[in-house]
Amino acid sequence: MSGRNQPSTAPASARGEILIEARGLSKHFAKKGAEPFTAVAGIDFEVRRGEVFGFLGPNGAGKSTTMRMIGCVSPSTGGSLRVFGMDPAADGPAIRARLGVVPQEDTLDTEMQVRDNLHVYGRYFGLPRAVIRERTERLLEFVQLADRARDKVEPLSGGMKRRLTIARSLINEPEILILDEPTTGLDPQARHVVWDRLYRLKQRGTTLILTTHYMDEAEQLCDRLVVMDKGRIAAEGAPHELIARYCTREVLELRFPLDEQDQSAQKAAGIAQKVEVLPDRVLMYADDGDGALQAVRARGLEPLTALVRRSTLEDVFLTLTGRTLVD
Ligand SMILES: Nc1ncnc2c1ncn2[C@@H]1O[C@H](COP(=O)(O)OP(=O)(O)OP(=O)(O)O)[C@@H](O)[C@H]1O
Repeated sequence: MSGRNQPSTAPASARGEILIEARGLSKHFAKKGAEPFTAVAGIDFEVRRGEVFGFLGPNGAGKSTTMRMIGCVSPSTGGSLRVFGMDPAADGPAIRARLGVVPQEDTLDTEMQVRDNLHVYGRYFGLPRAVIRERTERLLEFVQLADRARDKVEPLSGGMKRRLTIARSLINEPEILILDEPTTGLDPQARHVVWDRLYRLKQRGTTLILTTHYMDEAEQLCDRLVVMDKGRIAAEGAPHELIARYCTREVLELRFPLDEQDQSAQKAAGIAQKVEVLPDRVLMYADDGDGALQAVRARGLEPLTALVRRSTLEDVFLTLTGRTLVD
């Protein structure tokens, strides 16, 4: 039996059944009088039951387009995609019934009461009224909006609206929850509350697929992720694996007077495994950041500020693409 050959350290999600499988998946948009624009350029990935799978990348990388293909709202134009073993082109309604979707833009009915937004969604899925009522109560409790159930949506804060959208997406008890940039535009505290709810869902074993350009979000929540750039997958793995594969253990961040940056970086050549000169700072990739800083100073360089930190997914992205993730 193949299952016996699995390494014992593999997380449960790594052994789960494949729920989504993409092979050479592409999306081209026709452009009048021009070559078609390729938003997704032949990507391969799979998502297993119970895992939190992330698409990390900058604006325009093709993350939302991929989500929309999985959500059966935008047909692929090349390659193959199976969701629950079914084809989105032929089995859209059957797939959608088992998915929950939190789109990038809130699509709540702001004139309605909070709970009615869930009721309408429940009816869309053909659920009995008693089931809708029971789930609405439970879900509003879960997203900490029970006390706002009878309020109109409009005056709610951005974070509350996002949580309501998450509650709404769960009304059909989906097997997979798709979240397109669930925390974009929220202030840090509101982001934290949303993360916390997503983390609860993860603990309950809900399969989550999310896109984000926040590396800390991806690092904390995702079991596995792909780094997307310009419609392609640049790397795939668990966050810690990607960091270990593409980066040194630590990064030394140095700030010099801006007109001395390039010259200072040149003087520091050879100290670190790799040096990146950004518009406002110099990054030196070294397993021992403090040692690198000592070596920098030994060469007579005096940075305005120096910070040693561990490598992050942001560094992975920079290493892979030569660009920063969030400008
Ligand atoms: N309907 C469309 N017609 C033409 N081009 C499109 C369409 N939808 C998306 N694109 C283009 O495809 C590319 C990928 O867009 P997509 O929204 O998937 O990126 P993203 O990674 O989700 O970025 P963002 O964080 O901005 O949502 C972009 O250049 C975008 O302008």
